[in-house]
Amino acid sequence: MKINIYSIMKPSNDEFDKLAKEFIKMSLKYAKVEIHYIFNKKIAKAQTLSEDEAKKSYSEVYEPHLKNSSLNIVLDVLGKKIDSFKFSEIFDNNSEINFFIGGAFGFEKDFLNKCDTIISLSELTMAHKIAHLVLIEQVFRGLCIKNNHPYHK
Ligand SMILES: C[S@@+](CC[C@H](N)C(=O)[O-])C[C@H]1O[C@@H](n2cnc3c(N)ncnc32)[C@H](O)[C@@H]1O
Repeated sequence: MKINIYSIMKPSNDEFDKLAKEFIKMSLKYAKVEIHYIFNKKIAKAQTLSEDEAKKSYSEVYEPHLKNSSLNIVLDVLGKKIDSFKFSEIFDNNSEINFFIGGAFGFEKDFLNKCDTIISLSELTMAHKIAHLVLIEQVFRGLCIKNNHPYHK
């Protein structure tokens, strides 16, 4: 199984990143998990644009990564709220899963509609760096649930 995590951010070497890398390393026992940091000229420019224009830029950089053959999951505070067991069901019968985390302004409705599922991690809005880390921990937790690893006990 391949799990792609797409984040609109620059890779860094801070404490968040170190913790994220630890969870990814542990997850690799169960699946090929890869973080794709998306930060190009378009995203850098988006910081100077209006909210609508910035959201359009996020859609433009993410759309090439939407694949019909994959399960495309977008993270949004208003998405479906599920517990960790339900979350782990994502890993049933899907050979490739893409997770998309938004930039500072979140997503255009159009991009949300192009994905298969919209998931909320909480009713609280988090900085994307925090949402990124929470997602990565839940991916590891979900893989542990599916593989009877005691991490979730
Ligand atoms: C700073 S937040 C965007 C806030 C934006 N004002 C909004 O309402 O979407 C950046 C990204 O982090 C993710 N995120 C933050 N909090 C979340 C939550 N509670 N559930 C799911 N995703 C969340 C989403 O992908 C979001 O687009």
